[in-house]
Amino acid sequence: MLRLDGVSRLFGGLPALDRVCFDVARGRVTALIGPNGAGKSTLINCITGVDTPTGGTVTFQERDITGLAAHRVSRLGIARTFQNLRLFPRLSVLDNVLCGLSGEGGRSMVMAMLRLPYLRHRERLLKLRALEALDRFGLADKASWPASILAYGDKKRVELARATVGRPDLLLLDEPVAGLNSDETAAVGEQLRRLRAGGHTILLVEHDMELVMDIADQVVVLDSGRCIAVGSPDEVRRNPVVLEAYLGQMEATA
Ligand SMILES: Nc1ncnc2c1ncn2[C@@H]1O[C@H](COP(=O)(O)OP(=O)(O)OP(=O)(O)O)[C@@H](O)[C@H]1O
Repeated sequence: MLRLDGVSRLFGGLPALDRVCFDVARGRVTALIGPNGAGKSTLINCITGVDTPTGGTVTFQERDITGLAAHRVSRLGIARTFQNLRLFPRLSVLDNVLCGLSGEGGRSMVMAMLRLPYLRHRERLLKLRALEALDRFGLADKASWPASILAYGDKKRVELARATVGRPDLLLLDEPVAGLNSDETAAVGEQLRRLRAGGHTILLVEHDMELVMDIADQVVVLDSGRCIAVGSPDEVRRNPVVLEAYLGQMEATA
């Protein structure tokens, strides 16, 4: 579904990504792991049009999307969550989730002012879908709350509800359990398993190895911008090059 072919990104002449190649298969969970500074977020940004690769190509459903603007990438069916939460704090939880359907409103300013019955009906349907998404993440009872007053774990789940409400073809999750306690991590893990069972294609960036090894079909390992391993969780776990990369980081921070 998604193919990265020789994707590079230089910052001031230094490679944050160095000719990265791998495929994300439809209906599977691909996890992207690697030590801090390996280039994971840069890669997600290059896929979603937040950043532009300096080399290589990104192909999504047979279409070259290299360098396409973020709003156009999102219209093609790629949704994401962010490592640092990006909710609108003053909007209600429901309105935050509705933002994930903004491409489906299908109304012009004139149509909105006319308040046509068709539009009112459409708005009701979109609200219903947003409520269903909140319900899937156990948040329907907080739909009218301002997003700012939610606990951190709930905010993470609102991001997931917003990213999934439009049923994107590809879901990119940037550290969905970072900062969560063990109960919250288990709950999000369960929700990710359900998304996977529902046929979602997911590219998951995550440092929580237990979660990655449990949920991923394929693991891609980045180190210093290079892809050093691609394989099943078991293959990657036993790969000496991967162990070396993580050991090297532990020694550097010891
Ligand atoms: N805008 C930028 N300007 C210059 N260097 C950058 C920029 N963004 C990222 N980098 C550098 O690119 C490299 C990869 O960073 P990136 O944030 O993609 O790593 P990461 O694997 O996501 O790390 P972490 O796990 O800590 O989030 C790092 O050396 C970082 O300093």
